[in-house]
Amino acid sequence: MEVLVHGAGALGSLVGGLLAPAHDVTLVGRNPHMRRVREEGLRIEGAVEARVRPRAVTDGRHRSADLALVTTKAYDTDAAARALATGEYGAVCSLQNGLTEERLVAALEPPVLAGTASYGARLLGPGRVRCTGVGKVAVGALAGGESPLADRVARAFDDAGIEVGAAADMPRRRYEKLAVNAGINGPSALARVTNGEVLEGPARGIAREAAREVGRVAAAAGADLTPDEASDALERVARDTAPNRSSMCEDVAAGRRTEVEAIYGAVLERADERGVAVPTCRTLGSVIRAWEAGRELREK
Ligand SMILES: NC(=O)C1=CN([C@@H]2O[C@H](COP(=O)(O)OP(=O)(O)OC[C@H]3O[C@@H](n4cnc5c(N)ncnc54)[C@H](OP(=O)(O)O)[C@@H]3O)[C@@H](O)[C@H]2O)C=CC1
Ligand SMILES: CC(C)(CO)C(=O)C(=O)O
Repeated sequence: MEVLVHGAGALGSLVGGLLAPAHDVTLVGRNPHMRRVREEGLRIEGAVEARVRPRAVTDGRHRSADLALVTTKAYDTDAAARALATGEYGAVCSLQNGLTEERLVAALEPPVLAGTASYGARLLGPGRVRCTGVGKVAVGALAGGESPLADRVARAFDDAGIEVGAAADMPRRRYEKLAVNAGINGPSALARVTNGEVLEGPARGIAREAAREVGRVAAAAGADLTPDEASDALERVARDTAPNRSSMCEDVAAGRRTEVEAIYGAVLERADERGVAVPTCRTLGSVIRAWEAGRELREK
């Protein structure tokens, strides 16, 4: 399969690199990373060790592939969509955190699949990515149900040795992941604690309530996820990733922009549309947004 990975930072380089031995992969990213991959190949280190040679470019416009994977940060989704709209793709699939697929649907003609990836990835430097945790990929129709296209994409991941499921319940999975991110990311970023410390410390109640609120929004949206299930998912992921710091915690600690809009913004938008009260997510989102506003002022 021809696969283009738009946004080859940490996750995109890892997933693209893992796909490369079995497929014709093009990474779209930034220099000097792309230049090094072109000249010397991509080294995958850590939980998976490999050296692969995907194509590596910096301009994602006017390209074509059977599948485009979107792995930019969520706030770059619209720009990614604009670049992808100039090319030709059989399908587009996001592996990002937060609810970004609707933005891709709004801007693109090819079918957009929903995806989740529980791999951990960190870019070490030009041409080098660390796999910090072997995970799973799920891919399926955005509205749920069987999808021959998702089956084909899942087979392509499977051919490359990536554990994958073609999932008929992506609406539920997307909300479950959103609940986990809403429960862990804000509290961990504000308290500067690990995922495990969110669960074990004084922020536990806030984290559980944020996840439960997302469960209520999911139920109102017909996504087959209850508040209890959302809270259980949060506890499970926080336990499984206990020593890790969430992406939002890392971003805030490094003074970087966060994915607050794709996580808390997405919850609030959907909650307001359906008249669901989400006071905990609203508070967490507001405080992270306040931090972002301060960050932008400091950058000027
Ligand atoms: N890292 C991980 O372990 C996991 C990440 N995720 C999710 O995956 C997404 C990506 O995360 P991550 O890989 O960590 O983020 P990174 O910032 O490492 O990767 C995104 C990359 O895309 C590049 N990029 C953005 N726009 C373009 C463009 N138009 N052309 C070329 N390159 C572009 C960015 O460059 P620049 O920064 O210069 O703009 C950056 O290098 C996020 O939504 C994250 O939450 C999900 C699971 C695990
Ligand atoms: C699941 C979790 C919370 C793992 O750290 C994550 O997705 C993130 O950090 O953004």
